Amino acid sequence: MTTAGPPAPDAVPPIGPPDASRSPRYTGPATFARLPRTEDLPAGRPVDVAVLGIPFDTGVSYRPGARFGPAHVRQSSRLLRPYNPELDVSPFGVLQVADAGDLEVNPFHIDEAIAQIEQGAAAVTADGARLLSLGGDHTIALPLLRVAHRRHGPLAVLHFDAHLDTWDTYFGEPYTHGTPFRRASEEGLLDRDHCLHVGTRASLYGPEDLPASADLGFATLGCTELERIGVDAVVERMRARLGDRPVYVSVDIDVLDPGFAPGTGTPESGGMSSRELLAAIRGLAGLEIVGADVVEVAPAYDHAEVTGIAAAHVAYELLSVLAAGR
Ligand SMILES: N=C(N)NCCCC(=O)O
Ligand SMILES: [Zn+2]
Ligand SMILES: [Zn+2]
Repeated sequence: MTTAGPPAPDAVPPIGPPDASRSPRYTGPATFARLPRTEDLPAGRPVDVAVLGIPFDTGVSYRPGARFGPAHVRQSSRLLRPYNPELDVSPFGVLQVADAGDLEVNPFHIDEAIAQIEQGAAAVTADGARLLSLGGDHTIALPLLRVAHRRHGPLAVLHFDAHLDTWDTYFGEPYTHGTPFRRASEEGLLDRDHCLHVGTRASLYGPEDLPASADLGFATLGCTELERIGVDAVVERMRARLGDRPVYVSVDIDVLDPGFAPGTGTPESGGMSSRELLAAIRGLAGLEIVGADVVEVAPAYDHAEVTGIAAAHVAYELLSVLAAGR
């Protein structure tokens, strides 16, 4: 954050979205939640949280299309209102949130794209802004974790996903959307006693996948267990695992059941409801969240913005949790 503690009484209030009772929501540029673009803020105005699009999907193993995720989530975010009653917070009134646009990354060369994402994310956060990134496939988590680690040290990663994403290689390739958290663990970016997968389910390659993921630092709270214990107990387990560490939250939208999020590249049956996911995220209020992403929205498989709206609400809850921590 660029500013610490509650805003001083004479502090300049953040610039939020236009008043939707005067400016119809379906007008104007599709920035996230109709927020200002970073370049449209008054010169020198610090940004607390930058919403950054990362349209990259060259790392996918199945259906492509997540490169169109950022534009879709922005379009699906027009109906968000300024006040979040569940957390009693107005995220755009407490924090200066702004849309930093899209990074331009090489769609033909994964290694170069990862380097470009790392540089781009570092530039956007250079003045202390935190990042809420909109993917893009899950490959992008690796460079984002590198950037967060450089500033905050080893990270407690909270990973909402149907998949482990701790596999080793695909076709011999180490940088894919199924491998970012193995690479992050190998690179020493993770606090291995404090990472957690939530929402895991579906078929694996073999019985060794789960213990291998545990060796890399991840406890697992899968959908079967989640159904058994309920979301309040899930929140307790999450908070116990994350502790007081710097937390990075990575939300693969396929953690939701395909009924709640059909627009994604590797859908798996038996997932979380959007109500459960939003409640779980709200349960993070008070933790030290240093960065977050929402990935794997692939609009070509979406209907009526169902997935886009779910992702926009996930992003809004993440911003609300950041704001509630102020
Ligand atoms: N990160 C996502 N969404 N999916 C990873 C699935 C990798 C696989 O095909 O095994
Ligand atoms: Zn996934
Ligand atoms: Zn994933």
